[in-house]
Amino acid sequence: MSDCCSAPGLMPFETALNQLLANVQAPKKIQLIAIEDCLDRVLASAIVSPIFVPPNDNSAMDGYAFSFASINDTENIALDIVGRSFAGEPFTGKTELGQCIRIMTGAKMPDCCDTVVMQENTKVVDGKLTFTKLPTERFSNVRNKGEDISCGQTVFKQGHKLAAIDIGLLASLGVANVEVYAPVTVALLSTGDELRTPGERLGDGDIFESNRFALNALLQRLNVNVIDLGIIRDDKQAIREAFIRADKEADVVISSGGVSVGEADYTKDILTELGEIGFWKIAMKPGKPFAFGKLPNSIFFGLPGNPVSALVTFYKLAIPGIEKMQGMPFKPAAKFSAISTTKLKKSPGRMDFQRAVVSYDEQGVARVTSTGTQGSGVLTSLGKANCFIVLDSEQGSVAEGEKVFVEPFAFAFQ
Ligand SMILES: Nc1nc2c(c(=O)[nH]1)N[C@H]1C(S)=C(S)[C@@H](COP(=O)(O)OP(=O)(O)OC[C@H]3O[C@@H](n4cnc5c(N)ncnc54)[C@H](O)[C@@H]3O)O[C@H]1N2
Ligand code: MOO
Repeated sequence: MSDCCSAPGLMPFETALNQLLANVQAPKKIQLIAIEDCLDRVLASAIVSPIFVPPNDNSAMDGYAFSFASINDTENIALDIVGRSFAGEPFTGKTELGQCIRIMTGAKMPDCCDTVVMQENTKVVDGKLTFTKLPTERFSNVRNKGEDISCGQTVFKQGHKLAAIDIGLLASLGVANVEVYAPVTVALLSTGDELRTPGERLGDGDIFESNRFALNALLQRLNVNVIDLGIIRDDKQAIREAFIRADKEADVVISSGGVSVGEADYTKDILTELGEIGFWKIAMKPGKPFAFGKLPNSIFFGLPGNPVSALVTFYKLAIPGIEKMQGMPFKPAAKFSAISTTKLKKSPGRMDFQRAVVSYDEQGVARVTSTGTQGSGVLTSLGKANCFIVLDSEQGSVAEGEKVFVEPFAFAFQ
């Protein structure tokens, strides 16, 4: 990723991301919560297994358990059935060579047994166990103590975001409560005199606003508390009051619109007045006028008003910042190369995040197709996409059939 060819006055994307991450802190507040409530929460302390999973050697089949030495003599084997081990009701006696016990799936293996035969491969004749097919190996059909998780093993590191399967794993360890970071509170507002809420009437020159709705939905996926401050007029005092309130009530303030150079673009003026700008203007497309800064009590992300620019900068810059504030380590996006099925227009100077659909053909070759018009106001270009085509700053246009890097969208963005 070269920083050499960004247009003058624009910060390279990678520099902006690193600066942003260096300026946000992991949370300090911790909560103890029941595992039933911990979906998508971030662990504030590692989980070390207090037990072996499974806790004992146990049978993987309904059948019969015995010592493998009992079937060394392959002629005329008939084992005495001397007991039974059911799940939750183990066999506590001893077996000797030539003996076996009836055993069920999940039941504890008796100490003197090391092998299980499934019952379909046996026949009980005159009260004795005979075999229609002999196990060929010692330890057949035995699940070992701790084969999934060892006692003392770190199962999840601090900073791990808990998924649904993780909750099952925690339960399997007998863990009832976990320490997680307190959720971040985000205040969200849109600026613009032309913006109307769905349900209202559109006047001449008005548009229905979409940014707050999409951003609010994405924030729900991030499991943060959202304070929706609505639409704020293009008026310095109204924006000032909204920022002061947002800064009092939230850890993060996110605005959209008003960050460019127009006469009614007040966002960064008010940010400078109340706090400080970290950086403004990035060599990325879409999203050039993104602003990052600090208010007295909160972190500020100023997203551009254009819907695609707002969502792409939110995804590429605000989400990593919020995730760090939730205690998660930064993970660079996964990328792979694919063949572009279309020509892609690109001028050197900014890193492009073009919207596209990637899939594999019958030969297993990844092919990526642009979603079409890439204007920053064309929200369908993002809605139809499942990935970005990421083109470096210095790169020019791409010919059909050329290889490009694609970055599939994370679950939270679809
Ligand atoms: N002379 C220049 N003009 C512009 C530049 C520039 O460098 N020089 N940059 C362009 C780029 S790039 C972008 S991106 C936009 C960003 O402008 P703002 O952040 O100031 O956004 P607005 O002017 O308020 O709005 C832009 C556009 O988006 C619509 N919008 C705004 N908010 C919403 C919303 N909540 N939901 C849906 N749509 C929204 C708004 O109506 C405008 O059409 O500046 C370029 N200009
Ligand atoms: O950030 Mo703007 O998105 O290039 O229109």
